[in-house]
Formats: sequence, structure tokens, C-alpha cells
Amino acid sequence: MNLVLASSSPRRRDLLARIGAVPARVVPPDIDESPRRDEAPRAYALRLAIAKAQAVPRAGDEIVLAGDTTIALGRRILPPADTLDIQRDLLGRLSGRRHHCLSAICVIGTDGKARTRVADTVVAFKRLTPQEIERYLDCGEGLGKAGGYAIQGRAEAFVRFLSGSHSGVVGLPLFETRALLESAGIVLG
Ligand SMILES: Cc1cn([C@H]2C[C@H](O)[C@@H](COP(=O)(O)OP(=O)(O)OP(=O)(O)O)O2)c(=O)[nH]c1=O
Repeated sequence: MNLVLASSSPRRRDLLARIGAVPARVVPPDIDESPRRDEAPRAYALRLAIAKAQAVPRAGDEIVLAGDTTIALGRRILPPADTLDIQRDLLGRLSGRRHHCLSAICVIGTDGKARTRVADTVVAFKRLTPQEIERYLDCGEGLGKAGGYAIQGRAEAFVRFLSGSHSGVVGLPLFETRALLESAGIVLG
């Protein structure tokens, strides 16, 4: 398989493996992830997925896949939880509310064409007490991640309701990924 995964995220590699896609190369893309002024969350996630896929040099017979997971509260793009203070603030904002997780993917085929999809998932968190937030910060999960939580761990128990793509929230929407890889000529089992 001449698949190149343009990602530094081990979760994206693991999710891909679940649909039987094992990349020949995994290359971390080096791009500027700052949102533009007034950029809408969906447009931002899409732009980043495309930029990540384009950032990786591709041989003529290679197919590149990249993704971006962005958490949005209304029209606001939430930052990644780079520090504990940011993570505490993010969890406080998500507490008791619904947010959107925009998980965009981009596949560049051997024809050089970029194809994209976005999985838009609504996630509703239970109301979190300050103690629950502190205990979650102590467990170390969610630090560095979009929105400050990782649904594949303890935060799954904060999720009262989810509509959309669970794998998209983790980092790679598998329904959309399979469809794009197949349209680029990769046959999956
Ligand atoms: C919301 C959420 C995000 N995340 C992760 C997925 C992504 O890796 C990360 C979002 O940041 P991204 O910028 O999408 O990805 P990344 O910087 O980790 O990797 P890449 O090199 O491919 O750009 O947060 C979870 O693991 N679980 C979750 O529940």
C-alpha cells in the first residue's frame, strides 16, 4: 500500500489500523496551526487537514492522508490544552454544554487531487463539579489535546450524549476515511 500518513498522532495510526490500512510511511507535518481572524471552525479544520496533507512530499505513486480535529463552542475554536490552566478553563467551558468536534480529513491521490471530508460530531458533557475537573486534570489525560479532553479515556464518562463520529472525536473519522481512501484507489477489506 503506497499510503503516507501525514501525522504525528499515534491515535491516527491506531485508528487507521482498525480499518486495515497500514501506511508505508508516517511523516509528521510541520505547519502553522494558528486560526485566522474570524475563521469558522469547520473551515479551519478543513484548511489544516489540507495543509498537513500538502506539507508532506509525495512520490508519484503515493497517496497522502492527513486529519485535523478541532473543538468548537458555537463559532469559537477552542485551543488545545497546552497547560493545566488552559485545560481547567476549557473543561469549565465544556461543562454542562454541547460542543462540536470537527474532524476533517484530506486525501491526496496519485492524480494529485485533494479530496476532503468533515465529520461534525455533537458532544454533550455532563455538568462537571470543580472537584471532577481537578481529578481529571490530575489523571493527566487530555493535556495537549483539542478541547482538553480525550474521549478514548476517562472523559468518555463525561459524555451524556454524542451524535456523529466517535472515531472522529478520537482523531480520524473512519467512515469518511474509508470512503476517501477507496475513492483514491486503496482497497480495504
Ligand atoms: C477531542 C479529542 C482530541 N484528541 C486528540 C486527537 C488529535 O491528535 C488532537 C487534536 O489535534 P490535531 O491538531 O488534530 O492533531 P495532532 O497535532 O495531535 O497530530 P497531527 O500531527 O496529525 O496534526 O487531539 C483525542 O485524542 N481525543 C479526544 O477526545
